[in-house]
Amino acid sequence: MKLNINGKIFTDNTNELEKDSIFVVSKQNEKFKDVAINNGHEVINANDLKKYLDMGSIKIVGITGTNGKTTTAAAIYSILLDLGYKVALQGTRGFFINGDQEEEYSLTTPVQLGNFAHIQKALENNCQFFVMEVSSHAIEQKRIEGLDFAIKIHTNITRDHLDYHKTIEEYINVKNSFLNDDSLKLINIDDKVVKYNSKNAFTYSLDKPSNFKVDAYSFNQGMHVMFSYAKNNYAFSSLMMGIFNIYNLMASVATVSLITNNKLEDICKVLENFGGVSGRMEIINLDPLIVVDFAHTPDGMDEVLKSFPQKDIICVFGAGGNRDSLKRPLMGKVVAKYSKHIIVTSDNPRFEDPDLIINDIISGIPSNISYEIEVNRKEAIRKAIKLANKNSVILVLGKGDESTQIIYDQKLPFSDKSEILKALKEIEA
Ligand SMILES: CC(=O)N[C@H]1[C@@H](OP(=O)(O)OP(=O)(O)OC[C@H]2O[C@@H](n3ccc(=O)[nH]c3=O)[C@H](O)[C@@H]2O)O[C@H](CO)[C@@H](O)[C@@H]1O[C@H](C)C(=O)N[C@@H](C)C(=O)N[C@H](CCC(=O)O)C(=O)O
Ligand SMILES: Nc1ncnc2c1ncn2[C@@H]1O[C@H](COP(=O)(O)OP(=O)(O)OP(=O)(O)O)[C@@H](O)[C@H]1O
Ligand SMILES: N[C@H](CCC[C@H](N)C(=O)O)C(=O)O
Ligand SMILES: [Mg+2]
Repeated sequence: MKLNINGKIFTDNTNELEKDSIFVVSKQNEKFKDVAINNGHEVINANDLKKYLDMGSIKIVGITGTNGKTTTAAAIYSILLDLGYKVALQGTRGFFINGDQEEEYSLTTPVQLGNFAHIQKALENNCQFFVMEVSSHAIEQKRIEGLDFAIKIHTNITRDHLDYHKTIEEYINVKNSFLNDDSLKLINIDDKVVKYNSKNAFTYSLDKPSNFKVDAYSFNQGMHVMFSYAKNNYAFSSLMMGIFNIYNLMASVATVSLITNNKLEDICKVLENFGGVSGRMEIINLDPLIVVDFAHTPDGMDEVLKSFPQKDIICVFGAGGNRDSLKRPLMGKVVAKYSKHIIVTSDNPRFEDPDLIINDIISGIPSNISYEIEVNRKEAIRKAIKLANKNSVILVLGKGDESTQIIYDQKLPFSDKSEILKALKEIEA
């Protein structure tokens, strides 16, 4: 891609080199560096970009972890906006500045030049904060090279993207490598595998002792949370559900407290305006209760499935093609643990055979547990709604607020929410 900084053209692709443009070498393109040199172009690395782009005093907030990045980032963005700051947000749902969506989703964490292009846009809009999700791919591919983080937040490390990182140990090492410097950081100390440099580290938790310690919580029309920090007690409420969201919201409150001079009481107050992220524990219908959620890892699914203990769960889910295939039986196993009825369907098959993806999933469902297979996601949603009764909750998992279904290299329009609403209309008609 190309980036124009004060008239100088930077690119990370030799195919885009033009007169006087500067080649920004990265881990992904260093194999093409000589092409740039042999054509007389200056070659720099992402760290050098700061000599051309004055980053001013913008504070970059980085959130990494297997799950919770988008939710926590969105909560921090919401709190900072409501406290009157100018803020940019970059992540799985796209690029946003001061409440407006600037770009659709491309990568959860863009490549180096993509990050600098967004920071440049944020600076042009006088943003004081740049909140960004940091994916494991981004850490491994050094896409965040050149960025100085004002704070680094860790949500949790379980398993994802093992198709890319190959082993859980490597995945954990990659995630932990983001936390090994002496930056200000906020760590979920309840996480079993996190390793971090304790210099400038603050912690948050529900169970173990920590700086931001959740002492009590209750769920009644949303959540009510009591926590302590520096020997003082505080409280926040939210309409969001799920114990995992207590972690996300505690992390967001603690982060804003650590990077601003705002009082914790004021931060907790404005948090109540945050209604959550579309496609994450999003209630689509009340009777029957139908919830759409983005959970697509065994741990994320476990967190959602255990949030409805009083309900008979009808779970509709699949697994992405060309992603970690070893998680698929674990997904089947965790759904079987909590659900009264299971409909295994397609997610984004990409270049894989949807039936074979489904076979991988059902191989983890214990033989004594009944399930249904419906490869067509639209039909699977309809079947679930026809099965539902007052005690049911239909959980449609894995795609969240995605607006397409990826089949081969085609992104076909598809949204769980609109399919649910269409099915409800047809069935009620
Ligand atoms: C699997 C993966 O991460 N692939 C990334 C990787 O692809 P690649 O190495 O094949 O890229 P490439 O096409 O060979 O190009 C590599 C570099 O060489 C340069 N190049 C290329 C050809 C040439 O002749 N000259 C040249 O200079 C390119 O401009 C580029 O800078 O490097 C590319 C450029 O840096 C990324 O765009 C690409 O992300 C692809 C599009 C992707 O889909 N990645 C997904 C898996 C991803 O990153 N997902 C994460 C996590 C999602 C989540 O959990 O939320 C994300 O952050 O979105
Ligand atoms: N703190 C958490 N711990 C475990 N599961 C969570 C947590 N927060 C959210 N989840 C579950 O994981 C799903 C994904 O949440 P979210 O989109 O915030 O994570 P993410 O880290 O951005 O994911 P991705 O890397 O796929 O973009 C949610 O829909 C929910 O089911
Ligand atoms: N429904 C998506 C969720 C994963 C999205 C993102 N985490 C990625 O890995 O690209 C899939 O499994 O295809
Ligand atoms: Mg995300």
